[in-house]
Amino acid sequence: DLCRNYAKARVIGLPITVRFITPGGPLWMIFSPVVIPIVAHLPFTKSFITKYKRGWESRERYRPHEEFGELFIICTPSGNIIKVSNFEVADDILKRKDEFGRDLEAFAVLNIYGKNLATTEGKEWMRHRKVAAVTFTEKNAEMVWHESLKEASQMLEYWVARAKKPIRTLAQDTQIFSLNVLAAALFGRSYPFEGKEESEAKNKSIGLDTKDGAFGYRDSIATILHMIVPIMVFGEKKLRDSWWLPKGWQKAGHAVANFRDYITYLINEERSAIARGATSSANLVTNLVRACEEEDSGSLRTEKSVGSSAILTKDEIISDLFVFAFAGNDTTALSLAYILAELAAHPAIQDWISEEIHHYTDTDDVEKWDYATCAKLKRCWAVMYETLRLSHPISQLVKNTGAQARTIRHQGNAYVIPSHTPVEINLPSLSTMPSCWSTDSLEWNPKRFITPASSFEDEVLPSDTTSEFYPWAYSRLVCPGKRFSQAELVGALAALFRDHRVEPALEPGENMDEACHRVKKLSEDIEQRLLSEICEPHKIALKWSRTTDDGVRMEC
Ligand code: HEM
Repeated sequence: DLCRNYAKARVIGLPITVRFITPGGPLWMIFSPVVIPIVAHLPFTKSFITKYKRGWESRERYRPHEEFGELFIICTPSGNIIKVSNFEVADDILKRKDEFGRDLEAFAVLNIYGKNLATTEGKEWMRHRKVAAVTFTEKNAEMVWHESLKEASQMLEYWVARAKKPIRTLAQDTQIFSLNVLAAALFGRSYPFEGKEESEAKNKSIGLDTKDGAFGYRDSIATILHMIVPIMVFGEKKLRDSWWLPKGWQKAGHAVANFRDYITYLINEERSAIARGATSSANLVTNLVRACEEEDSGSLRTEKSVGSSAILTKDEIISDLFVFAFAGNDTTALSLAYILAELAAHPAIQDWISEEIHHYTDTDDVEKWDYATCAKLKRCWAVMYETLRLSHPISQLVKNTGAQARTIRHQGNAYVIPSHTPVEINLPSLSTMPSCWSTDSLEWNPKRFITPASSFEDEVLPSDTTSEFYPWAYSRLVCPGKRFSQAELVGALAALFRDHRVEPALEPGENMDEACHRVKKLSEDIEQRLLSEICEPHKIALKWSRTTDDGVRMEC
């Protein structure tokens, strides 16, 4: 197969690099986290790891394109993949939506509950998209802002209370933070932040039935996200019924059923509220159900009803809500982990954003910070932009030529890309190319996004979408959760850094500069699991402290 694919790649005429293992194959997705650490202990394997450890695009950033060119082909046993790191070509591909459609195979993993917004195309996708557009409202973003402030304050309290013992649970804690914000936005239910160890211990001591309500939801969705590949490979029923599979895998099968039951219950509740003419608090479930009901004046579409109606079936609603939970949880949790690790390595930037947060907030009571504050915190936005520029959780915008060959033009040449070929727009390369981002493009420096001025009000921040920077994609494909994630991340930064600072815990014999350098390296060493994430977050040990009014750190 590799030889056949190589022959096909040669016909295209772009530079080729060969991989003997398909990077996105399900088996490599499952086994590479086990194989790579073993191989890493063997001599002469650096080049193997550079190429085969998943997420090489995020780790290597623009460098592979410097070696092979702005467009090149990765030839693998299961097919060829075109990598793109040129703004004009990327824009052309994104604009030719009907020619370069979704790579449905790459997204099939999200079909646990059936097809949804992320796994459909054409008219079917437009039906989902239309409903999603009215589901994510500015009101919802406002609620996310308030919830994020509350959750981040509680997370901070938890971290500060444990300040004597460095925090090594950055990745788990940002997951819990993000799950709780999602629970509020999806279901309108607010839960206190509890660190992983505390919540497990408490559940055990009070014998909490984790199938109940929010904790059931929270545990179910966390389990599903963690086990999504085995769920895709074996399916819900097999996982549940196969006694010979590991316990964790069986649990994943039950989690899929729990989430479905919980959402079905909420949909039914909302439908009866609508039937009674009752209003309910606006959240993603109620918005979505109401959007469908309005389209259909009173009844959900059934599996049998066909036609070009914009409404969704109950199963499609469940599947869309799952995708919102999937797309909305890890993306923001991973981004927040990147942000906090980078900030820990850059104390001066913490002071820089803190000044701004103080300027716009006159009390430390986060409940009093209105939603309008979010847009004013330009330096916090710059921190978010800069982190996504260097470490993006999605990393590749994956398209596919579909049923026909398509032509791509680059530097006066035309390249015919065969049918059914994935074409990947390489965000980590586009957002670090020195030709666009200058020679310090691999440095994390949020100030690059701010044009300084004599007052905070006059500082200028570029829009979240330009022709050279689009972390939330753009036009028809723009992320529907863009405002949601912005309110969540900026809210977290505001609550955490107004009066507190974070620093790396020192390893024996290390000074603070060395520790910052080590944490910076760790935070930018990325591995792709389902999304791109910090490879070894447990190695990042952090300490939080409160500052006095004049910015001096106090021991907690
Ligand atoms: C830092 C956080 C986030 C980033 C950087 C981000 C980025 C993106 C990008 C680049 C896409 C387009 C992917 C593609 O075309 O291949 C996308 C799609 C999507 N995002 Fe986000 N996202 C974030 C957070 C969220 C949140 C919080 C939600 C929901 C609560 C969400 C829901 C979605 C959904 C449902 C899609 C698929 C849309 C469609 O297929 O039409 N995202 N996101």
